Amino acid sequence: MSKTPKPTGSPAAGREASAASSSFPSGAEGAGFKSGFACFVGRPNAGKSTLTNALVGKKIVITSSKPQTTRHAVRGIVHRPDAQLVLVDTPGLHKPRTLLGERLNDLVKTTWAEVDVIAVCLPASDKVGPGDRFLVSEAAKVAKTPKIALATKADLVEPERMIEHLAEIQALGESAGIQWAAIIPVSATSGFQVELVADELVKLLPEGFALYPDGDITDEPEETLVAELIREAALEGVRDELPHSIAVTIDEMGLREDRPKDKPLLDIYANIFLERDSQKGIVIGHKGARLREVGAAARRQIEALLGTPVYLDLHVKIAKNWQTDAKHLRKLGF
Ligand SMILES: Nc1nc2c(ncn2[C@@H]2O[C@H](COP(=O)(O)OP(=O)(O)OP(=O)(O)O)[C@@H](O)[C@H]2O)c(=O)[nH]1
Repeated sequence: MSKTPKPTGSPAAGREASAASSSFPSGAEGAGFKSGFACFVGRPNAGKSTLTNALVGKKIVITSSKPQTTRHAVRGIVHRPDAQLVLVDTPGLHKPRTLLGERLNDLVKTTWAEVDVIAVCLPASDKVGPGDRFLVSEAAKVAKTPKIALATKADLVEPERMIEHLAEIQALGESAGIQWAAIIPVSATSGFQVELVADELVKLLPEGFALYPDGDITDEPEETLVAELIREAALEGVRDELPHSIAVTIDEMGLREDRPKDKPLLDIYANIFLERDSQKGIVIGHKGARLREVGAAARRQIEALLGTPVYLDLHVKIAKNWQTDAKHLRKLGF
């Protein structure tokens, strides 16, 4: 991953930083080059992260069969000869029950107001439901931003169901007062129409220079990505109520000194925070067996992402009721 200084923060901040440094000319830009931000929205499990990864072509956003595992507005960057598309992946909008829930919803709305196009993901495997209606009515309030609808997980349904789903999406738009710029069936896992989604998103971007240096795939700090991969590994196969109680922080991350140049080793010291003592057993397992599995799985993913062998040191800690405690939330990066 490139170490070039990059604009950070919100999409707007990225654009300002780009304007200030008169962009990062890649050589391929010319008249008609487009650049801008798009975000995927949709109920939990709608396939937003998987689609982001499919578009970017490398695993940078965690995916999980558990809902609401994406906490950070991680961006993937799609570099094309005609455009640069910056993808913002937001958590699902949901009824807030805790302070963390409220902050996540605020984050979602702030993002929506700043992007160039909103892509609403509606999985074809599920009927359009009250959750989708709530989300689409909220999206309709961001009236100026163009919106496209994606019928995700197209590989899971027969053509008859897809036709019915597309009609439901059309009706959903009409009842919320949204004119979809496009409605596209897509499968992130089979690759069906992934390119078409990129084309349609790019059409809705303004003309402009590239916002990020060529080759960058995300502007998230590596530590954040690493923490997300550890959290993903820790969530694998645990009880349904646990996901909301897990947070991961990185104490230290750096290349070990005195290693031969061709044999680098990245040391990572990380903490897995839980809310209650009773959750420790679930994460650590009998004689630490599960924690070792979590560490091994996370290490494989981190090595694949960063291309460096990794030594991973994991500690499980308790931060009582961190989701409802503002001080803890700040410490854990929310
Ligand atoms: N068959 C099939 N499964 C998919 C597709 N896209 C995503 N999935 C699966 O659906 C589940 C949820 O996908 P995610 O990409 O994590 O969904 P998300 O919308 O980012 O979820 P949250 O982070 O909870 O908001 C995972 O098990 C994916 O493997 C697809 O195109 N086809």
